[in-house]
This record gives sequence, structure tokens and C-alpha cells, in this order.
Amino acid sequence: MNLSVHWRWIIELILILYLSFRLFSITKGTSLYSVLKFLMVFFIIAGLANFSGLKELNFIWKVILVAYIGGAFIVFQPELRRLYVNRAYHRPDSTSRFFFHSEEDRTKFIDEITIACQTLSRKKVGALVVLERNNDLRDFLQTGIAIDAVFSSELVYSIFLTESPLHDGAVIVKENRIIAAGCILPLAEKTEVKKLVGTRHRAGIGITEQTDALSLVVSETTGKVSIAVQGKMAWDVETSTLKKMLRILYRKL
Ligand SMILES: Nc1ncnc2c1ncn2[C@@H]1O[C@H](COP(=O)(O)OP(=O)(O)OP(=O)(O)O)[C@@H](O)[C@H]1O
Repeated sequence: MNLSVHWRWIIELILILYLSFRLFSITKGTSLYSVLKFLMVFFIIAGLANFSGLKELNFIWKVILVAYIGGAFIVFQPELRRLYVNRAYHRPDSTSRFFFHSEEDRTKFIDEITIACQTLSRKKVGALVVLERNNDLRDFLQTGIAIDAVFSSELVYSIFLTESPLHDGAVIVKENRIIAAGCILPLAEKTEVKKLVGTRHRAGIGITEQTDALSLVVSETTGKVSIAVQGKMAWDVETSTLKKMLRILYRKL
């Protein structure tokens, strides 16, 4: 009898640790991460209160915990929705490694976007281009203007010219089509990023923290080209490096 209770405890503990680990890794880099860390402390204190038989403390912690979870659900509704949509409906599809008609089309697109970055960089035209991979970016498309045109360096260049009404915000690309421009992206939350860079770069990193997209940023101030993936940015990349990185990264996972 005692032994089975013992095993149940161990299994429960392993399950809790596994679920916590999954939750922490899914939310890493988002504002939900710090909420979860705070909740973890609550759980540990509640568990200790329960274990030591302190009924009043146990009750108080439970009330605070319920209020906190309720509040977090309201405050973080957009983030939770995005996590749910991206995880539930956009699982990696192993059958479609290439999402272009052919590898040749993919190479052609990578050449074209590299030329676009070179031109924007040379003329110091600030730009932010997001490349969709597995995760659906429709939440962000809705913040901009729908376009749906074949990607070309000339088109991207003209979108980001300051005279263009669409130059503010990001261009979103799916395969070799520009599907929207003027899109507003989430800003990176990490304090070290906040301190170091302006909003264009923060938005470029922010979208890669919340989705598996790639983002390319051309700085208006320096003309430098940077590429971000999974919340990390490779700064000031040369054209040949950019091309190599895109060849590796711009494919379905
Ligand atoms: N949330 C956002 N989503 C998409 N684009 C944004 C967002 N916030 C700002 N931007 C873009 O960033 C531009 C301002 O960039 P800012 O100069 O602040 O950033 P930066 O990182 O220093 O870039 P740069 O080196 O080009 O100056 C805006 O004009 C707008 O186009």
C-alpha cells in the first residue's frame, strides 16, 4: 500500500517536472516565461504548506494562486492564443521540406532577396522583411496591408523608400510572394536587446521569439544587414554569409 503511494508520488513528480520543462521551453523568451517562473514559486510554497499541514497558509496561497492564474489568462490572452494557434495547428510537416515548387525556385528567391538586401544596404534604406516558415503569421498580416505579389528586389526597395506609404513596419513573405507590408510585429522583450537596439531591430528579433519565422533587418542608420532566428540576431552579415544562412534556414522544419 505504502509502496504504491510512494510510486504515485514519484510518477506525479516526474510528470510535473516534464510539463514544467515543456512549458518553460515553449514560452522561453516571451513575457509568459516570467509569469511561469513566478507561478513555480507559488506552487513550491503551496506544496510546502500542504506538506507541513499549515492549513491557513495553504488556503491563503490557493486563493492568491487562483487570482493570479485568472489575471494572467486575461492579461496574456493574445500571447496564449498565439502559442495555441502556432503549436496546435502548425506542427512541422516532415513531408514538405521544400515549400517552393522546386529547389531551383528556392535558390532563385534566395538570390533575389540577397540582391534586395544589398541594394537597401547600399542606399541605407531601412527595411524589415519576415520570412514565414512553419508557423502561420496571419495574426501579424492583419496588422498591415495585404499585397500578394511575386517577390522582387525592385518591389521591396520601392516599399521601403521613405516616400512609400507602406515603408513603416514589416514586409511578410511566404515562399516567393510578398503577402503583406506595413505589418506591426511584437517587440523583443529581453532587457539587453531593449538597451542595445532601436525598434526596427527589436521587432525583427521579437517575431522570431514568438514564431519560427526568419527576419532580415537593414539598418537605416548604418546600412548593415542582420538576420534573426529563434530570438537571436546575427549582426552585420556579409552577402555571402547571408546567402549561406538563407540556404540552410529558409525551408520548412
Ligand atoms: N513593432 C514594429 N513592427 C514593425 N516595424 C516596426 C515596429 N516598430 C518600429 N518599426 C519600424 O522601425 C522603424 C523605426 O526604427 P528605429 O530607428 O527606431 O529602429 P532601429 O532598430 O534603430 O533601426 P535603424 O538602424 O534602421 O534606425 C519604424 O519606422 C518602423 O518602420
